[in-house]
Amino acid sequence: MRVCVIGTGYVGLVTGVCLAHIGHQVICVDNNEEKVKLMRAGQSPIYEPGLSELMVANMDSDRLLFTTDLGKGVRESEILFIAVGTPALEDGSSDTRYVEAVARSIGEHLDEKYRVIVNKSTVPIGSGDWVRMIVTEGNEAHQQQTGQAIAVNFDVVSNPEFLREGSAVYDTFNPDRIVLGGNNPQALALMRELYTPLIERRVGENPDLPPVPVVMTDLSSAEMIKYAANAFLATKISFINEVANICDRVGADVSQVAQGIGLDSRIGSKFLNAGIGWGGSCFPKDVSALIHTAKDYGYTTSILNAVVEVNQVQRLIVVEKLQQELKILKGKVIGLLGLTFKPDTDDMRDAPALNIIQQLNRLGAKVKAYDPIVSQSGVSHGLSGVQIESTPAMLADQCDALILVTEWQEFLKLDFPALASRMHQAVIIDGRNFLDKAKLQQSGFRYLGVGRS
Ligand SMILES: NC(=O)C1=CN([C@@H]2O[C@H](COP(=O)(O)OP(=O)(O)OC[C@H]3O[C@@H](n4cnc5c(N)ncnc54)[C@H](O)[C@@H]3O)[C@@H](O)[C@H]2O)C=CC1
Ligand SMILES: O=C(O)[C@H]1O[C@H](OP(=O)(O)OP(=O)(O)OC[C@H]2O[C@@H](n3ccc(=O)[nH]c3=O)[C@H](O)[C@@H]2O)[C@H](O)[C@@H](O)[C@@H]1O
Repeated sequence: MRVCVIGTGYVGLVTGVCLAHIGHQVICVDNNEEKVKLMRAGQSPIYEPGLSELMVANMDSDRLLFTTDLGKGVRESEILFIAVGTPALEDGSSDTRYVEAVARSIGEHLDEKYRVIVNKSTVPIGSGDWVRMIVTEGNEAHQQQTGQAIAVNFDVVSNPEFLREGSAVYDTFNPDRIVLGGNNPQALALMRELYTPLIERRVGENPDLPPVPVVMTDLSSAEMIKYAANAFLATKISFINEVANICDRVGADVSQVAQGIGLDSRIGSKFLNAGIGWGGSCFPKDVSALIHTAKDYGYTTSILNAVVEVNQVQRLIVVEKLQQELKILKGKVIGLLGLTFKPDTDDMRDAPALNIIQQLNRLGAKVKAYDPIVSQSGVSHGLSGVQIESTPAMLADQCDALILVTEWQEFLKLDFPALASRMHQAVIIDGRNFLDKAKLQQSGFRYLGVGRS
């Protein structure tokens, strides 16, 4: 099938590359010329394991091309994905201006051929009908300008995305479910056909499993599924963090508690890692957007408000622990192991590290950091108040304490005795309960985790 994906970020690029890989003809459109130039040269503008190789292979097979020309993408495709960003506005609501701009441009380029316009971006409930309206407006404006009368024929489908950064390619090929929301069976049937190789597990790593469940809903329910899924996962993390804070006080170990409750199949063991809380480009903005939507309808989201509040406190829990340990932070040198909001990504959007750096600076500490991706990239990522070091050893030099912020696998293999010997004081706060406490203690570190002290 002929597909156009508009927006080549974490979602759009992965979607475009993976759809090409399962045999579709894909045009990826982005209005950022630099990005398009980079992708045409076979380079991925984002760090995502396995993505570059897959991208180049599908470009070489002529199934994937990149352009800034949205008109070309619309004219030459039957399915048009909108995959642009929907960041949070000041008031917590979703900024849909990029979706609006794309929907209007699609409208300007539509002809009589039938198209399915797919909302892949996470958009507020009700956006399906709104996109239909904007596309129609764009088309009418174009008709007025050109004097041409075109009978456009399209449907809008909501197809929320559930991939995680750092395992985006794996998640796309091995989805837990595919959600398709829409009013017209013809559009939903086309979408199901598009995803057939994934549904039948022809490309995933578990070919023997039953087909991937496809959840067919109305537009609003599909949009709500996306918000409810992210809000539930954020709730699960805030819940275990609250339990961790109680564990700290009563002397229990949250890792053992998580194991004990996670084995109950009604609870499940995933997303029970306590630490410095959730961040990234989606949980914070999506939980805020859902709270905002509820507010628009006069409803107060007591649970979700608490989920956010717990997370705000949790981000700074490592600084509190440092204060208890070192007493005064003014004039101290603190080293952060990791900066990104999770491992295997270069994404710094709403990373807890940003709050930790700010708070440490406010308390008069000097902050250094080493991150496997950020340290190598040479890009500032908008960071300030932190000195980026190029090796863990350089990070440890003269430090009064280390804080593990991101659980990169390579941190498990660090030479901790060597690091301890370079530090003023060998204190480590494990913000992700990731390191081997006994090994750290043997290496001469005073070790403090979250909920397992
Ligand atoms: N990042 C993630 O892991 C996930 C994101 N989502 C949702 O997917 C959507 C996209 O998110 P990301 O991929 O992270 O965003 P992103 O910010 O990484 O990428 C958006 C891309 O859209 C391009 N763009 C903006 N306006 C455009 C226009 N008028 N024409 C063409 N291209 C345009 C930008 O240049 C950029 O390359 C958001 O709604 C997000 O909530 C959903 C699931 C996972
Ligand atoms: O809508 C989105 O953008 C995506 O948001 C999350 O994916 P992502 O943000 O990439 O990463 P996660 O692995 O979910 O982690 C999110 C945050 O929660 C934190 N986390 C996660 C799990 C856990 O047990 N504890 C915990 O603190 C991570 O450190 C990270 O800061 C969801 O997992 C995806 O399903 C969804 O598509």
